[in-house]
Amino acid sequence: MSPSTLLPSSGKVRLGLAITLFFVLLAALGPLLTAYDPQQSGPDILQPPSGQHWFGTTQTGQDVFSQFVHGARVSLGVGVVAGIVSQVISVLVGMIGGYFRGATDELLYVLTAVFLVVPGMPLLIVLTGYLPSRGMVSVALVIAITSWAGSARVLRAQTMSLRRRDFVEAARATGESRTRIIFSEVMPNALPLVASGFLFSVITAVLSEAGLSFLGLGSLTTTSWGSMLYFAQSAQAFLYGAWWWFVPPGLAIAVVGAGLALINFGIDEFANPRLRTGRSRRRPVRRSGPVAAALAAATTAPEVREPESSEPTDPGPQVRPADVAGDPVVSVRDLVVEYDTPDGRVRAVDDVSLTLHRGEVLGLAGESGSGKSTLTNAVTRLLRTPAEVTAGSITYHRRSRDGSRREDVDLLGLPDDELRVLRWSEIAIVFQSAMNALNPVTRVSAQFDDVVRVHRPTMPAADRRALAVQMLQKVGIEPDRVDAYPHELSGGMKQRVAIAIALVLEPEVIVMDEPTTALDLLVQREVLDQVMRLRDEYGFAIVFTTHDLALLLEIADSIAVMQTGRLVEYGPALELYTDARHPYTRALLRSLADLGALL
Ligand SMILES: Nc1ncnc2c1ncn2[C@@H]1O[C@H](COP(=O)(O)OP(=O)(O)OP(=O)(O)O)[C@@H](O)[C@H]1O
Repeated sequence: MSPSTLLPSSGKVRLGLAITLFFVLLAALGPLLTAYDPQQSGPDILQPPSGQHWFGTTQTGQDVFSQFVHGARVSLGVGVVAGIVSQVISVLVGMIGGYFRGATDELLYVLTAVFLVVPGMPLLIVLTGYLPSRGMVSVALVIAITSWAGSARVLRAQTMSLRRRDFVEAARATGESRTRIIFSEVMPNALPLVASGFLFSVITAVLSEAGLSFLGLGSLTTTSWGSMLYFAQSAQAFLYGAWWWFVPPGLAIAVVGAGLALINFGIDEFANPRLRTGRSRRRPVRRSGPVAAALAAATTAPEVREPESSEPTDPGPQVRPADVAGDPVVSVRDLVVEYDTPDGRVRAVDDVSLTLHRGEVLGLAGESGSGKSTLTNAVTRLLRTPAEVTAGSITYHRRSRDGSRREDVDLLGLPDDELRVLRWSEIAIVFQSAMNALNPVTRVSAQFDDVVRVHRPTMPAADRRALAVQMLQKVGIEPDRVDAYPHELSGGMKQRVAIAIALVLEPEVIVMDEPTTALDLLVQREVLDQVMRLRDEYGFAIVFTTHDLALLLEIADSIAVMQTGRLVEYGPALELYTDARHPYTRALLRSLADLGALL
């Protein structure tokens, strides 16, 4: 990368960086340019700027330039120390509260609110008044303690939004610890806010230090820009016309503040597009692949007599026996999931029974809100409050690799530690859109690592990397992409990476929630072909959720159609296509035929 590409394109930001760099250099090197001690009095009293005293002298003959450059060190030092401490407090309070929620959040929220409502400057004055010693570090700490709350509030809101994103769900599902999720998944995505909060804290601290010193509450034995202003004001420099005494520190405070604010503009411009959650989901897709053609050759599109709304009666669930070879791997029995909402209980999954067999592709279709995600989230145990499983069971039929040992695992009753082990190594997940499911700020290799480290803690780093490369190759991605960031990959590639990560521990079951909806038709086709090839190679079963019934007719062995939480039709895909029995399924098929999606 050439240096020019590292420079921000915005003129405002460049100016901000130049100003900040200038003052940092001034603080670092300025004292080397002057032979005068900033505190040392001299015979030249209240002299205007000259070759000898570049910024003139004070009432006691001290060199103003020397005070200015030494003061820069102190003022900026206080700013940076206070900024760091304040941001550490903000990050801890904001992110822990925003991620953990519950009582911890309430406590931290009240604490933040208290610091927000108490006016900052009076609190600062009171606290400084009680300091045993007024060294600059103590002043910086007091400034930090009074200035963290605003930033903590913003970080809490951001964390609450990030914790719902798919890549955080994915990290939870893979078994990463909560601390790790906060600091390696959520925090890197909130870094622009942390950086901008830091700069804001530095500005506040520089101004607060100046304010405190100007009021005589700072460390008056240390030269800072604030103490220069204090002494200039007490010596009535303004009345004497000694502008050179108060203009440099006053101007410097204003210019440093402006410089940091300009950099903050840049952070906003850089961060906001990246923090957006990606493209809109749910593009309508028309398909006419080989299986659809084969189906079309076998029969014409079914004759649908009436649209669903005018069907007089609901015949109830239409269930036909499965037509697959493998033995059951997941059984859902009489499952009921409800959401407790302010308007009453919503029954999102209503008495559903399904059986997924080894190696089977089970398609879950139905309109938006029909309960598909609630059902799959129940299987993967990713339901969150206010969702509650009120009846039924979900059993995972575990089988050792050689088939010699078998065990039924009650998924709903599984303790958290066992669930963490089972999830991903036996039941993995490909989330709705890889745009969201991959952490945008970590490399592909690290995202593989996150999964493998949890489940294979003893595997050496080199082997983990080799495994990541191997899995990428399996999904048709060049090995050198292992170090890419998600934004360097196309949508199809990202989805392949998500699939490769789901496959890395060779699970028995993969739950795919609309894995290809955001992809265009050709890419979708390639990704699906790849998934089917991998299914043949590894023999895992798939639960494939989509609105797209035509797509399911192509790839699924069995299809379950859901409507308002109920399973209305369930059986082998071909039978469902040729002989749909429920009016809702027939309406769906007819709408596909009308669109020409079924040949
Ligand atoms: N957090 C929630 N609080 C209350 N009700 C919810 C919540 N999440 C889902 N629901 C309700 O549960 C029902 C099923 O929703 P679900 O998301 O499972 O459907 P879906 O078929 O997966 O929809 P989509 O295809 O849009 O994802 C809907 O009526 C929905 O309004």
